[in-house]
Amino acid sequence: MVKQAVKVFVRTRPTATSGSGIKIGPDGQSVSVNVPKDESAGIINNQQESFSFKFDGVLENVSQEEAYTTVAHEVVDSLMSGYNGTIFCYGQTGAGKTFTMSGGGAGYAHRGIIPRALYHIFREIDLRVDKMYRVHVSYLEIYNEQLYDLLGDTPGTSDSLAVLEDSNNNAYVRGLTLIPVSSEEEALAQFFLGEQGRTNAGHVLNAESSRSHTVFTVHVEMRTSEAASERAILSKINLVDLAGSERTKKTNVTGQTLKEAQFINRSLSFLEQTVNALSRKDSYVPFRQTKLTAVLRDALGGNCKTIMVANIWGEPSHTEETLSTLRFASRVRTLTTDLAVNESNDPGLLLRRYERQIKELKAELAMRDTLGGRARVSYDDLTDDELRELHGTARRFLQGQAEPEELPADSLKRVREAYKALRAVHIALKSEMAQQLATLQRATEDGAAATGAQNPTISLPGVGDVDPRAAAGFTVGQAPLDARPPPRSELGDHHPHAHATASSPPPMLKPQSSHFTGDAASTYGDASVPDSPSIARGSGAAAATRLAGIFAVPGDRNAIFRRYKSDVPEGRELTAALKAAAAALRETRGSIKTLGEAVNGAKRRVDELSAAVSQRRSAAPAGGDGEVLDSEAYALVQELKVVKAQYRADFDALKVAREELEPQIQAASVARAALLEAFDRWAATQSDATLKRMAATSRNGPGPGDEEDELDAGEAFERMQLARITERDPDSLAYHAAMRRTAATAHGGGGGAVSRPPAGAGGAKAAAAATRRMEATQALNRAGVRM
Ligand SMILES: Nc1ncnc2c1ncn2[C@@H]1O[C@H](COP(=O)(O)OP(=O)(O)OP(=O)(O)O)[C@@H](O)[C@H]1O
Repeated sequence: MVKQAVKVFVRTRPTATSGSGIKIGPDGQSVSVNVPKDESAGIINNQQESFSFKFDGVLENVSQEEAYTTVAHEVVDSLMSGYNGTIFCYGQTGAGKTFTMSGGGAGYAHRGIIPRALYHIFREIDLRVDKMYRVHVSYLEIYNEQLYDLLGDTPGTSDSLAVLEDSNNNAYVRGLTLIPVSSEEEALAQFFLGEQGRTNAGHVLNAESSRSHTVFTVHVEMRTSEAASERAILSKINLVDLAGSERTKKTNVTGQTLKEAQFINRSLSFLEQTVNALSRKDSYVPFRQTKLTAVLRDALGGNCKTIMVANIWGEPSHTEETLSTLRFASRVRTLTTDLAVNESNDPGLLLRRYERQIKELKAELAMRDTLGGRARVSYDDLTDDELRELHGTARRFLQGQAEPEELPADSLKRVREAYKALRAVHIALKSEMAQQLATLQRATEDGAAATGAQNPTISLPGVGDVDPRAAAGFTVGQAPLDARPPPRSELGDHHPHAHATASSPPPMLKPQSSHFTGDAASTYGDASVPDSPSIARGSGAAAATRLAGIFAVPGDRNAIFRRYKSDVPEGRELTAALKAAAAALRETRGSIKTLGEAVNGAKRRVDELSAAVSQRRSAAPAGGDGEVLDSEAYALVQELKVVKAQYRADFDALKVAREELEPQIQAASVARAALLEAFDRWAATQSDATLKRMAATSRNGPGPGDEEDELDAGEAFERMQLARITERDPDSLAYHAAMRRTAATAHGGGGGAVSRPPAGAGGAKAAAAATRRMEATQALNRAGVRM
């Protein structure tokens, strides 16, 4: 956490009246206010005449662009690096808060901090191609201590909205609509839409007055485009336009307007108390006293980079309000916040990443097995049927009816399972033996020895027939192989398959030739050709063992494999399928490579051109908003447009190609697995002599290339950066387009209209706003105030 002082800038509204009594110091940071002596207090009075304040900057007669650069640029840059920010405008009615935050109605050059921040944010997103961003906007209005969702589908009310704290003690508004936006134009359209809703609630005291506080928030989620993309950095910026305070006595308001003023003054007064408490480092800070302070909690003392703009209106008649604003601003300047990047791990994405890693590792193991000449080893959990088979083998092994080679030893997982099976079967056999002995003892004791000696058969439920030799104490009851599944106690309740249903796939314990070594071939003999081409249970291990002997000569397996692919019809067919899959994959990878290079090249050019355009703009004569470009700059902008369009097209094509890649990788690995499995199956049906002959003739001969090995070439592309670029015009196009869309919505929709109706312009919210406006108008009429 970094301690951060809240910065305060003063902005003056230009005034035609001379003698305002406000002086800006030459350092551009200090303001002094001269208060004329109150004559009514008599000749001798102690009234102070001059008050001086120091701030981080004073903006007098500055353009909107300069105001943005001074006040907001740095906070928005921080936002893009993961830090929260808040900029709030405070000041008396008519001092220029809305002008500063939203802008004047006079057009593009007069747009305020919010539209400029949206431009800035999306330009940064365009430039940072190595990051992926998701942006949402929300627009909250606090009117008469009620919360309104200006972007909600249904009119937001205080009932559905509440200011809460998340697990990191950050304030958030539960129920507030967050609209996803993917471009400056979309974000601006939402902003304008919310403004329409707000406008209905405002402008009642006079043409320039907002009667509510508004908080436009841009929520940014940033991820790196690399594999670690489940780590997201979340940040947001609150752009706050506070309602103006005014003295109710001054305007003689009554009724609804008086009520509004009281709510405004109450919330601003608590804002002041909150700032005072924080400034004094009180143990109790009245954040919860009003909705405004609850919403601004982070901005005033939490994890946030905070900027205050103190708007003042230097008319002599407003000196009291000016002083009050500057005093408050000075106290705000004593505050500090604790700044930290907000990181969050997306559990869903983490899980997906681990699943992907496991899949990749399995694929890698399979590849190693293939390259090492081992038959394919399964690294998956054993199925119920495989476990049952294993337990049968373990039982036969312990009973001396199976060889050690029949127990799997091809992977650590299977070795462990074999040990577990041996232990479980051992325990089960011990208990069966104990039971049997007890039964025999009982039979002897009961005096049944005479009959029992002639016929010692004892039926043990569920175990099977007892070997007659049991009576002589040689062995125990032996169930026929597969006569029953292993009891749950043998499988172990902890095993993932212990509770699987009977609908599991049919058993097929795949032989794993690679772990069988030694003289297994001689044990089974060359003539042990299985009847069936499939490796039947029981004969599978034998076939695998036999093949291990044949494949013992290094390279033989691959040599036979090559012959299988070229000479055996099934092998040819499967190889052709694999080749087709590999070719499609290669082609896609090729286009990804080409498109990736094109995207990177276009990106570099976009960066160069953007820098050149900015340079031209900053070199342009001061005073304008950089709208008038010389011919060279104009040419640069035109080229930038073309390059960006190309960039976007290439990027879209790259995205499509990348989407095609995963299914193609899967298709290729399925084809490869099918080929390898078919080969194993086929090899098991061939005589040793045939296989050895094939190995001998193929060992040095040419063979078709092992395309399947090439499938993993070019894995570098898997890590190719995911660039997310939304093409934006560097000038005002987005702004005007958003304006047009919002206007289309306001006039009943049509093409290009913002899809969602404005919360404030339709339904109950609009009705409530209209009622408020009507009541207020009536109150003002009664008070004789002209609208
Ligand atoms: N710096 C400025 N330059 C030019 N015009 C300004 C400036 N500041 C304010 N104005 C003009 O003053 C008028 C009042 O400004 P604005 O509506 O922004 O005040 P406000 O503080 O938001 O008031 P309220 O609290 O009542 O909403 C507007 O017509 C606006 O265009």
